[in-house]
Amino acid sequence: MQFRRKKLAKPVDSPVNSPANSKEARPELDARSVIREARFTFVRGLGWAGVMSGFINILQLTVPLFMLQVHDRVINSQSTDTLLLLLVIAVGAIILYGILDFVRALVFQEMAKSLLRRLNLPAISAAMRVALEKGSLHGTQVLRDLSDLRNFITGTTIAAPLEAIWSPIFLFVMFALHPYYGIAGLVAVLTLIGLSLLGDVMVRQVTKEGTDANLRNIGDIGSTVSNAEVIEAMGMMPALALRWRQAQIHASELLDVGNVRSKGMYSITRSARFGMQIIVLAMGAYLVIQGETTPGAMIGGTVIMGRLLLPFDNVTRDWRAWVGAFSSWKRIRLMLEESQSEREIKPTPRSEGPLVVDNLVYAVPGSNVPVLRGISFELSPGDILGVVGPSAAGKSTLSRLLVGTAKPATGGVYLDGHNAYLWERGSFGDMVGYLPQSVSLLNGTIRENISRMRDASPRKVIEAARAAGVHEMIGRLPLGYDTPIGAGRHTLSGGQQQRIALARALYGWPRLLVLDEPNANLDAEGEASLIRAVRQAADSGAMVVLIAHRQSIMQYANKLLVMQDGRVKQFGERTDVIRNLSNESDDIKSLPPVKRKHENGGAA
Ligand SMILES: Nc1ncnc2c1ncn2[C@@H]1O[C@H](COP(=O)(O)OP(=O)(O)OP(=O)(O)O)[C@@H](O)[C@H]1O
Repeated sequence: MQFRRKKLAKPVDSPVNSPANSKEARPELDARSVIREARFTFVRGLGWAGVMSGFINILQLTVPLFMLQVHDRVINSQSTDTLLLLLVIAVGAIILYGILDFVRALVFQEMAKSLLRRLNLPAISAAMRVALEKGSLHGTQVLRDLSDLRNFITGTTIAAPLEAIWSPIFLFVMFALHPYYGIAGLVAVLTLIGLSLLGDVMVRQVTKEGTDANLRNIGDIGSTVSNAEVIEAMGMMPALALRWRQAQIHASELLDVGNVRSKGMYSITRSARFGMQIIVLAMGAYLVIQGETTPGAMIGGTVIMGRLLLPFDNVTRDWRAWVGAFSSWKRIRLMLEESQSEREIKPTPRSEGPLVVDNLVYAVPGSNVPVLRGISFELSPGDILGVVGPSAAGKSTLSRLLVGTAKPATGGVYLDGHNAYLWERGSFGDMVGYLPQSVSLLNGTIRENISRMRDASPRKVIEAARAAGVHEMIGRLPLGYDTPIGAGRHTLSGGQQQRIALARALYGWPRLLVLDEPNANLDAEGEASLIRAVRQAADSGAMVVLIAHRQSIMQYANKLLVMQDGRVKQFGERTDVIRNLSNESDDIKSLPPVKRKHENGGAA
């Protein structure tokens, strides 16, 4: 239980047993056990809160019983001592009620906290995997769902059904007052349950459809907003607004139908409750006239009836919140199940061995047409591989498979004999540097971006920046390494961003460096730095894979892989490949002559 804010711990650079590699920071847990644990936490929390609700319900009888006793005992006996005693007992019971109500709220809060602690990392990690396959917006919904679930559990709506299940206590007291009260209470409860079920049938489906349509719409708008510059520059806004409007109208119509039905059912339920309270009061008056019960019992019975029916009233009112929470949980659960990670959980030590790509086949999920059709080749430490081929030959797809972000259909990528896709991501990432075709820097400072968002030593960051040839450029920025960069910030030019991303790829001297179009935005100076970095990495024993349309840097490769239609057209020593293909391909003919003799004897 916590009343004060805690200070956040900073993440630190990670040797294998550092906090960044601790169990909590490693989200690759088995989805089934995460779901099981989350369910257990939820059920256990509800169990505790349910037991407390029982006591709270009993204590809610304080007011009607006090009224009954004052009316029947104190007024008749005129005894102030009895009144005082009853008052003391009632005040004690009310204080206890307040305490239990507060403790129940804390139980809900603890439950939300522990649920989120279990779900947060696995859900976000699952969202990342889904984003890799289906695009980033499919992933972000899970964050909203987690937040909605938390708000639901810590809000006021969750308690109503827990109180409703204790209605037998009130019914028992009503039967004790008079069997007619009991029967009236039972009929009233069954009527309200019937109305609640009817409300569920009328509201659930349409609310779900409306919420799904709304989420799709928010996703569409989100993806468009990230392209705001293009939209603004080419005046695409009116056309987009028209599309959104249609989708928005459809979603709000569905949500409105659900809302109107829900409100309508709530009004009916409420009226039914008040109506039944009046009937019970009238019935009580009749019983008093007949001498079958006392006026105190009449008043007490009416108040108890109100208490008995209130939770059912609230259940009908809050039903949409329950439907929403269940939908959120279902989406989180499905995402966890769908993206069940087959990857290893334990870190694997750094590899020093070769890279073997063995009969690698890849098809985009949901498609039968392979993008890569049986790629095989091998690299040794110190090799620089140039990958060339026409557009859509599968070069970038190959780079994604090399760094283990896409799953092979058959075959595989093996680093020192170990499957790159299955490798635990933290330790794999420590050995790999990746510069994707479209550079994406994260929100943070230049220092944080280069150090891969760790709290790294300045020496290592500067080392990577120097290797990428950006140290001086960073030094000229007003805040140097502390300059904030990231999505939507126009602090850096395209070439500068590419070079910072290169420094991030070089950070920690990876064993495998995969650079997809690394010179696309570079000027002559930038390209010279890139070449220096690639050679330095290879000289230190790294294997470098270079994908580039601008062939100038290919002269530094000692091996060449020529791809076409997802297949290997040629692979081998650079000079051999050029000789074999010199009559066939303009691409290859345009390759510049070999510039260096590689240490491992590759290039001649
Ligand atoms: N996620 C995806 N969904 C659908 N198709 C895909 C996906 N990823 C790759 N492809 C398809 O795979 C083929 C190869 O794409 P890839 O980006 O690997 O080519 P490339 O050789 O890198 O091309 P370029 O030189 O133009 O960058 C293309 O036909 C592309 O449409």
